[in-house]
Amino acid sequence: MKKFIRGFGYAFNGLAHAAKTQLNFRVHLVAALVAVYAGYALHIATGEWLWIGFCIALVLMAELLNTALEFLTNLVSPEWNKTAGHVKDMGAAAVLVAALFALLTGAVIFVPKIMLLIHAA
Ligand SMILES: Nc1ncnc2c1ncn2[C@@H]1O[C@H](COP(=O)(O)OP(=O)(O)OP(=O)(O)O)[C@@H](O)[C@H]1O
Repeated sequence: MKKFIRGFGYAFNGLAHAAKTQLNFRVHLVAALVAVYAGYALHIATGEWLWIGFCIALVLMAELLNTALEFLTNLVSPEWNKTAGHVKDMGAAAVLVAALFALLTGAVIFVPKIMLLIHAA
């Protein structure tokens, strides 16, 4: 049980380290807070909350894994290396795919509601 709880500590250390050292991770956290605030303000439905939650988790997971991959690559290959470059580029591509999907989902959920508000004003 102690080992299980200690595991949470390590995970929170990872989160804290990413938040402290990675500007991109902080940007994604702010975007997540904006999405949650917009969800409350625009009274989105339960199913829409699930999509927003899924997108937030997907983007943060992609960013954390990309950061871990960057750290590991820098450790294993501090010198310029073609494969190391490909590894980092693919990690960045994973974040891009997740962020584009989140952007599309946010647009599908929020744009019609914002349009309605604009037309009602
Ligand atoms: N050791 C390396 N060998 C070859 N190419 C590399 C190497 N390190 C970085 N690159 C290239 O430079 C790009 C940017 O790498 P960098 O480590 O600066 O990542 P970043 O996304 O700018 O991360 P951060 O700014 O968070 O450290 C990589 O995507 C890769 O194309």
